[in-house]
Amino acid sequence: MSFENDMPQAGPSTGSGAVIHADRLNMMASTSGAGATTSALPTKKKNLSEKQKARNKKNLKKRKKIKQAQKAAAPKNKEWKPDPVLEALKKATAQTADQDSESDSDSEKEDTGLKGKELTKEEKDAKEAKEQRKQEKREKREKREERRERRRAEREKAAKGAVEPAVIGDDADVSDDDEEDGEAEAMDEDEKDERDENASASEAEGGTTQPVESSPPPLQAFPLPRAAPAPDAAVLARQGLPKGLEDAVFVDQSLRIPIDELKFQVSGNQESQGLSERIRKRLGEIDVEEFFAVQAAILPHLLPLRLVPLPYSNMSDYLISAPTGSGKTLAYAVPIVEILSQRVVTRLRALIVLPTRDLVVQVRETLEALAKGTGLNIGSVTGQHSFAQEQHQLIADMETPLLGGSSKLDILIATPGRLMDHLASTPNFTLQHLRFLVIDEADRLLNQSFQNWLAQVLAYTRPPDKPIERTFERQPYDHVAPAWTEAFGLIDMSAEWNDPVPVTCQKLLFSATLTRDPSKVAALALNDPKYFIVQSSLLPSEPTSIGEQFAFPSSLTEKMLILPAALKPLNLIHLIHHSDYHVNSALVFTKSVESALRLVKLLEFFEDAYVLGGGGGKRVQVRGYTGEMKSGERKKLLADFTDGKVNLIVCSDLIARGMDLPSVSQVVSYDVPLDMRKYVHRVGRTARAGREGTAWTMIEKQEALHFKGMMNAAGHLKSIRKVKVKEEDLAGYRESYDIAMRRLKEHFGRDA
Ligand SMILES: Nc1ncnc2c1ncn2[C@@H]1O[C@H](COP(=O)(O)OP(=O)(O)OP(=O)(O)O)[C@@H](O)[C@H]1O
Repeated sequence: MSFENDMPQAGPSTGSGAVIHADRLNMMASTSGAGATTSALPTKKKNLSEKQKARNKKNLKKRKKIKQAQKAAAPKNKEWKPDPVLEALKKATAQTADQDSESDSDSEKEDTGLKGKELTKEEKDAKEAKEQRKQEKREKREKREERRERRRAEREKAAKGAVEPAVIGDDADVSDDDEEDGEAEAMDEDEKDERDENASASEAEGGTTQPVESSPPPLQAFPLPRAAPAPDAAVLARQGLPKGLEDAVFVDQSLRIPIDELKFQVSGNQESQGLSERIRKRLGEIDVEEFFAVQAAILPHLLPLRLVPLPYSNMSDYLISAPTGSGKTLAYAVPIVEILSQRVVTRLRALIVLPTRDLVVQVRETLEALAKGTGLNIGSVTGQHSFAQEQHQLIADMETPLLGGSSKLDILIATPGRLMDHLASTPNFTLQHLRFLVIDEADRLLNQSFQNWLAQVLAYTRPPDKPIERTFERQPYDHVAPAWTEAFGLIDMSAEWNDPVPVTCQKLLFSATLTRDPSKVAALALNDPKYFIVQSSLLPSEPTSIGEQFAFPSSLTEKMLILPAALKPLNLIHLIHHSDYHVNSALVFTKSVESALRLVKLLEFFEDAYVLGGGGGKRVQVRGYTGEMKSGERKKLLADFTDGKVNLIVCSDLIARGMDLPSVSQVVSYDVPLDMRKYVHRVGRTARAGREGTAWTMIEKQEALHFKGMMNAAGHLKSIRKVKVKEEDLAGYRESYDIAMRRLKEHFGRDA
């Protein structure tokens, strides 16, 4: 049952839904005896002009159409939600309109004033003025309607053939731009008026102007990656970071001490002592005549340490932060060789952990050079050789179970992964005799959570809390470290007057970028740590003692090129070939191995075309350096680079840490380093051991903000000079570059 059946029809159908609906309402109201409020409706409708009615009808049609279109566009899924971007845009448009209306309403507010009751006359005037404005607008609208009607009639006359009136209306709706514009304008004005009224009404109520659709907040800029601020001292203390880190000793980078003048005090001895004759000779053989700052600062603390510590002696751990190439390796290698060379029997007394195989090889070479003639056995485990080969190198007797182990080595240099494998699977491999545990490139190693290596290695340096259940007996020649005797049940220390035997292992941590992460430092279980920071005397020496340190070699020059990505290869070519820059003994860093290999090919093709095409000069030799290369190949490449047979090595960050190639005079970051540490370690491949060096960073325009922000945060932006290469300076390379690019496409196309 519907109203249409029950209710009498009110007059002839006009075909206008809105009017019929209003009439029905009226009839319903009168039958149900509704009061004056509802009966006012038809009266209002009757007052509407014919034009107005037609316009309303048209608006209604239009709204219906929009609704239908929206329905059609919406996905059939019930959970459909409006597109947030479209909604935001809609709101933004509404906001602009609101702003207009707000400014109107502001002026209105001034007019209507809310300026107190004494202004009632002014208010009246303002109202009248407003009414007048409205009246003018209405008149204008009517005139516009008339004009439109006239135009439509003319068009109809001109049109030939019979056309249905309804279709005319539809066509007019869709295609008559003029009319639509006019209508839209008129509607806008209506809406604006309405909004003006709303705004002034809400203001008059004393509230702030709240448009129906609140404007969306402006879009936030995408946040740039940035390092967390250095933790507060109180936070560090709560997290268990020992106080020693706050009382760091700052050492000026320029400090130098001739080898013969280095003196240190051995406890219980009145006279200060110098280095042994033998080690001085060895140092002379590797061209070390004076100690650099990090060595001069730390050696007087480490050299007095004894092979077997005296009871109750202070067993501090040491943390050393010093710039790249400042000589950290010798800072631990010299004392280890000096102290261990006093040993009588071989035990594993020094373990040096490094993040990569290449570094292990490099450090082993330094130690072997220093230990010549001492009888110390030095070995390494990196996974480069078979596990059995390594075991054979490590352990003298793997058959007889021995509580004190059976080491063939005095000093072991290892990567963490392989070290863990041997701790787990090599019989008689023990760390109980360790006197020094060195963690070089400490920040990188602390970031490697591989098998939780750090916690495990530290656990192997300490006797377990619970007694170990032995399944075999001690052999006559089996030597157990004193701190382990209780754990093995060899002595009973439970009596009240017995002090536990201390562990003799001291930890030495080295890095150019020592970690700021308190939890990582806490994981080291440091014992009374001493913290040394080597940096330029120009840098502040107080609050930076907490948090990450970025110190740079003072002989380093840094430059940056901000350029479009497409011009990077040409700019690199310019740096290589232009006599002002002469980048010809350089490491070039890319973001990945793939980009490194592509760049190598491009430069090779370019050199072919340029040199053959009469570009002049010697062909620049470029090679890639990747982790997939066999160690022999790598060694050969590095040797060729040192001999000048190779001019540029292109690589990813693989080589960036610790590698010591004295012949690197320039470093080019072809792809921008993503964080400050990477930057420090990359640029640190040049300007080593006090030599001059230049670091170039190529920054794509869209990366400039991030890069500069990163440098600024580290207080380093001012040290980098901006260089601009003019487009015309690159013109001479264009032809050869185009040839190289064509060949590159062919090359990779063929490979693909
Ligand atoms: N006192 C010295 N006199 C002359 N050369 C030195 C001295 N100390 C170190 N060197 C040389 O300086 C170079 C850099 O030393 P080393 O590799 O130990 O630096 P590093 O501080 O460990 O750098 P990185 O942080 O990059 O690993 C090496 O070639 C080394 O032989």
